[in-house]
Amino acid sequence: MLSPQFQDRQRQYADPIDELARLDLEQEGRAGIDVEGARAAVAALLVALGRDMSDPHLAETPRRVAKAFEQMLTARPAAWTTFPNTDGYTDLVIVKSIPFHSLCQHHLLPFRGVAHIGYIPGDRLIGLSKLARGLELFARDLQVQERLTVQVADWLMETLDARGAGAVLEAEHMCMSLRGVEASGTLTMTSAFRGELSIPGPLQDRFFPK
Ligand SMILES: Nc1nc2c(ncn2[C@@H]2O[C@H](COP(=O)(O)OP(=O)(O)OP(=O)(O)O)[C@@H](O)[C@H]2O)c(=O)[nH]1
Ligand SMILES: [Zn+2]
Repeated sequence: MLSPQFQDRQRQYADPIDELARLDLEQEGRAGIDVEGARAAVAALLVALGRDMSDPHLAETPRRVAKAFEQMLTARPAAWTTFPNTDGYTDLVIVKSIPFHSLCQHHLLPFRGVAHIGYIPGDRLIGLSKLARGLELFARDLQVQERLTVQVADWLMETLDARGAGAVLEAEHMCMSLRGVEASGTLTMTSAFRGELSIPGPLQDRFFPK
């Protein structure tokens, strides 16, 4: 049974939607985001930053920025296809080097990198692409990397009733690269392991880049 937190996000995105529904979604704005409100706020921000709003290059910038945030905060709809584990596969399945990006909750700047996500199946296997889509489900949000990592591992355990699940994320935070400490090129690594993967050892080691 999915926890309410996951049910909410899955309800929003899980059902494959037809083209008509997709168009409605585009017109109405996504995931409860007030695009017009965001546009006005960006315009106010530019004024506060001393910008000349009569510059033709800035005329449409508030709308573009609002749409960009809407896109960065909205996961694409997905179907969570699973298969019966009829071949009795009992080892780890890991999809490595899945690219992702998210937005830092503290500075609203991107952090981006790769994730290594895997599980030990029970009765069901999940479509491999769904590991990347599951990551996107939580990454398209205002996030901290630790929470994102935990959410992915918990989601996999709950969605699949897996025997074990793990997520390792390595990412560069623009708020550390482009401002503040300006430590460009640093990678933050986070990991979350659940179930039979909870104990440190060779199975966990297979998630980490060599
Ligand atoms: N734990 C954690 N911290 C993050 C994440 N993203 C950004 N931060 C940090 O959040 C902290 C916010 O610290 P503050 O001192 O309130 O903000 P700040 O004055 O902008 O800090 P500096 O970045 O050090 O200039 C910074 O240390 C960031 O590096 C994240 O995903 N996880
Ligand atoms: Zn930040």
